[in-house]
Amino acid sequence: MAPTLSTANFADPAEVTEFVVNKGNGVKGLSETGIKALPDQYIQPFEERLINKFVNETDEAIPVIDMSDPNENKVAEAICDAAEKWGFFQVINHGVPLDVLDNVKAATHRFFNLPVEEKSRFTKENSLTTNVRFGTSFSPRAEKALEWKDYLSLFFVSEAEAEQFWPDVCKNEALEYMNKSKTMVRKLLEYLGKNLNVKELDETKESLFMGSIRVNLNYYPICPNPDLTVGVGRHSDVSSLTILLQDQIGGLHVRSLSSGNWVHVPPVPGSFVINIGDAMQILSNGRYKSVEHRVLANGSNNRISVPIFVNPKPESVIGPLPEVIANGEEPIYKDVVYSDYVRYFFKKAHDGKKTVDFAKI
Ligand SMILES: COc1cc(/C=C/C(=O)SCCNC(=O)CCNC(=O)[C@H](O)C(C)(C)COP(=O)(O)OP(=O)(O)OC[C@H]2O[C@@H](n3cnc4c(N)ncnc43)[C@H](O)[C@@H]2OP(=O)(O)O)ccc1O
Ligand SMILES: O=C(O)CCC(=O)C(=O)O
Ligand SMILES: [Fe+2]
Repeated sequence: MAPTLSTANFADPAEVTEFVVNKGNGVKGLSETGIKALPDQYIQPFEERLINKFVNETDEAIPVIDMSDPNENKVAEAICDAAEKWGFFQVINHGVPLDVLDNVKAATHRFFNLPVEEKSRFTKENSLTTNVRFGTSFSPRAEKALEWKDYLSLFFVSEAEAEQFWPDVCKNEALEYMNKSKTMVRKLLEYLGKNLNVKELDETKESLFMGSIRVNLNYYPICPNPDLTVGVGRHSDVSSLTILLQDQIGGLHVRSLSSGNWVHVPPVPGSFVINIGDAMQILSNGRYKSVEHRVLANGSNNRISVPIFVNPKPESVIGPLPEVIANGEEPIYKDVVYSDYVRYFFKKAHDGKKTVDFAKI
């Protein structure tokens, strides 16, 4: 049975860490004890809290692009333009069946509603594979302040491996979601590639842009003092592209490249939020932007999101594409092994756009 306020002393930081991180209760477990005040280690420094005056709710918005528009050139142009100016956009009529999205959202709730003993089978310490990991915050050992989020991270190796190791309550839905999204992902990559003079998404390019896939299930439970903490702190993704399914609650904010304001990404039913990741920024020599984003904690609703991180293969060497620098453009990034880049990302707390410095010349 989950401890209540009378059995656990959540004023003691060590007990909170033990309960949330080590025992696998996560922040969902903490939230469900009915805790009334945010434990100290979740209090973010003042400058990391998203205070309303920095948030532009009115005249700036990331583009919403209808992928079913018969004028394909117009769609491709809108996508490439958004990738350069925003690093973020939403797509509607993308061809992924809506029941696949509903099913993976239901599966996400099913996983997080499992008893702690079940979820704990997938913690770093207990998981039978490093490809399946249930955790909390981002990188608890590296963080001065923790983040109000639990996650299940599923790195795809093969259908057989997933069948054997992914949790039963969500594996079919997560696989279906990943597989049914691939046609849209290829289309997006084709459009983005053409604009970089990449003639076709052949086997080599496909492996470079989408050689590995990770699906995360994110759970942001109700938070007692949402203004003092964050769901996810400022970061950019290390993927080539991220395809994000969010529910109707909202809370994702993106840093506008033109104004520096934080702009809310309003939930649009049936849509995906797409963002450029660091790998694509590096491959495009900075033409496409991997942009800072963050998630607010919520005082009255639980929220879920399901990102698909489309990545190079871990062993791929990434650097500015030959097609991009063929015209004499100076490379601003060096070649790096992608898994070294990702390890560097996971080794430290979220720190906005700093990860990409790892690859700067
Ligand atoms: C969790 O909150 C998040 C997550 C994110 C994620 C944003 C992304 O863009 S994810 C896409 C990343 N790309 C890939 O995963 C594809 C390439 N993968 C690889 O190269 C490898 O799988 C690897 C990630 C480098 C892991 O290799 P492995 O040899 O198995 O190394 P490990 O020892 O298992 O891990 C090294 C180190 O990283 C931490 N870590 C690994 N996986 C995860 C994960 N899924 N989530 C969180 N942390 C992870 C792990 O803890 C290890 O550190 P230790 O200190 O524990 O040893 C964005 C925002 C978020 O809030
Ligand atoms: O939950 C969200 O809306 C975004 C999560 C995110 O940025 C991530 O998992 O990398
Ligand atoms: Fe992200």
